[in-house]
Amino acid sequence: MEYLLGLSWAVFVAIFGGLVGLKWLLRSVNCWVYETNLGEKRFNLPPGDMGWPFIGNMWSFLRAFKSTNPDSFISSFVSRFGPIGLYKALMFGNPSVIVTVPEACKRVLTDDEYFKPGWPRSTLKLIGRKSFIGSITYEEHKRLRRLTSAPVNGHEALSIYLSYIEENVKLDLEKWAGMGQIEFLTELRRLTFRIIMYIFLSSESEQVMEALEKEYTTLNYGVRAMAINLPGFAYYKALKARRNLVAIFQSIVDERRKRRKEGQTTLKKDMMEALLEVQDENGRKLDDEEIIDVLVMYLNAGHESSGHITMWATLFLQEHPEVFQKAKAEQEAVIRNRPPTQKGLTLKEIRQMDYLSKVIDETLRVVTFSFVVFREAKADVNISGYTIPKGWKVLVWFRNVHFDPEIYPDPKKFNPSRWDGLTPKAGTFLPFGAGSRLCPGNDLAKLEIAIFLHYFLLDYKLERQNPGCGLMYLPHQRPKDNCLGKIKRVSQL
Ligand code: HEM
Repeated sequence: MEYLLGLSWAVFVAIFGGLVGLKWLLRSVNCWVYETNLGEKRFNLPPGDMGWPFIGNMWSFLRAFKSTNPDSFISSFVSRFGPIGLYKALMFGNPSVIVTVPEACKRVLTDDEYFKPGWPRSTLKLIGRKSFIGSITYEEHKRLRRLTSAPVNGHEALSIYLSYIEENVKLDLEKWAGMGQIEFLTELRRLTFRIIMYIFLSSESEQVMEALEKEYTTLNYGVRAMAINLPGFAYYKALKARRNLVAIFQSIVDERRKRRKEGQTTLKKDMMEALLEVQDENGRKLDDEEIIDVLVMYLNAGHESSGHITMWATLFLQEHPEVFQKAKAEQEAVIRNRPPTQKGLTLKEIRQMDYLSKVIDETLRVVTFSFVVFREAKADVNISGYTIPKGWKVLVWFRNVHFDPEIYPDPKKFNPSRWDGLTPKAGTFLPFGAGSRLCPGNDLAKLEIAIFLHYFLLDYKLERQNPGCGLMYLPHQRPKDNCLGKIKRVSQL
């Protein structure tokens, strides 16, 4: 009997030992594959863990971001390797360094000599290789960026769109108030999409717009999913959505080229016209693929983010009655202080909305719409004493910076007053990124959000169907029910 017990104990120990050994072996595979060819440099990599063969750390990333605590992904690095702020990992199929602290984030974002865009190949296939995040040269990016950001930045440009945005906000709020139950987020995305369509393509029919917006929703679900190109998977559907988007934009480009050939110059000077006209120093114009990829990227970046942040700002206001009251009082004062003949908002009034701009900044911080951006090291580079090898990806993890309790005490709390007298240090507030890739739509986004909140605060309320509804974090943070509820006019309550 004793012999049998001893034997089964030995078998148990052998199996257990075998499993531990196998785990160690499997967890070491990626280090051998990606680190041994680095020679001496491998001893100077940041600490971290390269995860399982093939999938790397994607399983833990997706598990965390599909749970109620997405931040557990980075916390597991911090608890295992210390609060260093640089961790090696294998993400989206690439050896990578995740950067989570302000100083290092700022360095990566602003150092164009050592870093270039490094988005996963699967993302490039969706957004377009000729878009800003694709394979265009540094100079080409600079040129196209100058051309496309001028119409959405600065006083003069934005004042052209103010009344269009205002009209659409007012009409939509009125319409929603008569609609009963709506998906608030879906409606906001339609609104912000209409605005960016107006800027880029003058206008298209409501039907075309709705079809395009639907394709974008599918596209975005694929952006941060596993790149599995098989029927039923999000990435497969997203690729199909991209093909549909390209086909729609191609027909718009064809139509515009035809009209220009026929000498029809009555069209409004929108961004599409600017893209058709622009030439480089050698007189070369953009081809269809270049124009379409820039459009796919801009129309996507230009509506998803503003739609989501507008929804979150509205929700936070609703959930914090004292903040709501203070913000509403500020908007009432705007109306009180204007000449009685004035119709509608002015840019000057919007700039003076001090408290509302804190509400917006706090929303941008708490939500961090773009929780990570991707770069690639152009050469071996040293940051904080660690080497990031040439060709490795760098994941700049904004979300962690915005939740750092040393910078933002009680970081998960929505508290617009924390911005009283606070000028954030470089690298500590990055909702729009930084450096040469800083979001060119930041002024436009803040304008849209402020106009919406102005009219909402003055006369509306949101009644959610499921106030305790859980959240999704991929591709972007949102309530699972897309914020189902009713918009009600306060004067009619
Ligand atoms: C609240 C709204 C928005 C947020 C939070 C946001 C966030 C960001 C961030 C973080 C980046 C930097 C990406 C990187 O470093 O790689 C970015 C880039 C970009 N954004 Fe926005 N964005 C918003 C609104 C807009 C709007 C309204 C537009 C369109 C007018 C826009 C167009 C772009 C474009 C084209 C880029 C790429 C810039 C480049 O690579 O040079 N964004 N955005």
